[in-house]
Amino acid sequence: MVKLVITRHGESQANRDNVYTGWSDVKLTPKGIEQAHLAAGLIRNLDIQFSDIHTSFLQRAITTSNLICDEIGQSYLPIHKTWRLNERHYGALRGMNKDDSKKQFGVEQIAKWRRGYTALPPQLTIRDHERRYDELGVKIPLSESLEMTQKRLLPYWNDVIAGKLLDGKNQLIVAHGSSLRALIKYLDDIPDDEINTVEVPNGQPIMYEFDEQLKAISKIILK
Ligand SMILES: O=C(O)[C@@H](CO)OP(=O)(O)O
Repeated sequence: MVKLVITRHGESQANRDNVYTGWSDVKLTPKGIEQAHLAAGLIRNLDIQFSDIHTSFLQRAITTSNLICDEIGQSYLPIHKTWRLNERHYGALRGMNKDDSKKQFGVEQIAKWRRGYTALPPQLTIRDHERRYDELGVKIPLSESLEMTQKRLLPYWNDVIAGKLLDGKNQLIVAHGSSLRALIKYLDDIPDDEINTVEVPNGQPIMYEFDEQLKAISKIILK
């Protein structure tokens, strides 16, 4: 049976400092590197031969991917990088302390922005530009809901990853808390009003097994 393993990057500097990150390109902390090693150990124990690794344009996920593919002894694998797996863009919340944001906007509003499906965090007033996105003609979002994140992620799933799985090739995705929540919502068919209960901790891999129609037949959270 074909397998997909998905994992969130290890703790980033912004996770450590409890600030909103989104598309900000921050490094892993020493604890985050340790978590990446632990995730790699869990994945290595599965003894899966992968064909591809997919990650985002952000270094916390890329560094985690590099560590994992090295430690599972599959450094030769192609690591495909795509902006479509980037974390959800947190708009004007970016860089703000998460506890301070609760004081400013209220716990309920923050819960909707952080874990709701359609709630759109406050937008930036000026669009950022960065070479890595400009070169591809990709407009950096002013802010993204989970729904918007899912909408820009799914074409990559459908056009790239799904086909490889259908060909029987095991795949590994290293991405972010909310980009993975968007994918899990799709794979597990989670209703809009229940996705707020799904959390994806740093460096905790999840393994899916699919049948020939790409229907998920098992899901194991690796510990
Ligand atoms: O800041 C972010 O980009 C994300 C993930 O770290 O935040 P949240 O804690 O709301 O998932």
